[in-house]
Amino acid sequence: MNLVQHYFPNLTELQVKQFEQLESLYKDWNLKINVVSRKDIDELYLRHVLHSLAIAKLITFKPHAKIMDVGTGGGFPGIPLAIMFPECNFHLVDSIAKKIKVVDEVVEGLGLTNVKTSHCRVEEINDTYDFIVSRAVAAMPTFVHWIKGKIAKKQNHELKNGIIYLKGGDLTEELQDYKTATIYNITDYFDEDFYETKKIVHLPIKWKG
Ligand SMILES: C[S@@+](CC[C@H](N)C(=O)[O-])C[C@H]1O[C@@H](n2cnc3c(N)ncnc32)[C@H](O)[C@@H]1O
Repeated sequence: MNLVQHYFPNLTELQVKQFEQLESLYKDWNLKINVVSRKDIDELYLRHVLHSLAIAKLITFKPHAKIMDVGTGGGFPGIPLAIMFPECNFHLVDSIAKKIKVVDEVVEGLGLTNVKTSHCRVEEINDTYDFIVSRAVAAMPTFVHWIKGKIAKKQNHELKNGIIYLKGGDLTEELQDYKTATIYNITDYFDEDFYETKKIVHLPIKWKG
């Protein structure tokens, strides 16, 4: 938790409390339904919470922004971002029921009112969002296909509406067809070795209507 406060020193009391609560909520729920690997649960803040919050270093979502987290699993990056941006609306989607069950329990435990969840494949979602965030779900071509038509036309942020994806390693081949993609190194935000190969990919998606 100190890690989060170190990189985000201006959190409100409520946010500090909610970030602290994550540890016990995930530890408890993970015993019942395994959504975070054993190794990762001991490093929850480094590997999941702060990693998710790298997106908050790239962009400050404005109040009322609509953000979908595709393939949220146990709630990453969606839940840390929903704590960080309480005035934004988050839609967390996963095709596996037990994962959404854990997300629902964590959302309730934290008292978050800005998160809705859906147990379905993202292809079934029929709505539009300023940004679609994700981590570790699908390669970019598949992902872009899935979210077609789901990015809002109206731009409210300096960063163009589109996909914000947490990825690792060498992305040259995967992104070769996406000339408008920008890659940000998470090491520019956080010093820990864990982030050495970790990136954020921003891909603006143009609305074709
Ligand atoms: C490797 S996990 C990543 C979970 C989380 N994003 C994280 O980084 O901890 C991938 C998740 O994507 C979900 N998923 C895969 N394809 C999906 C689809 N088409 N629609 C919704 N969820 C999907 C899976 O059920 C799984 O929970």
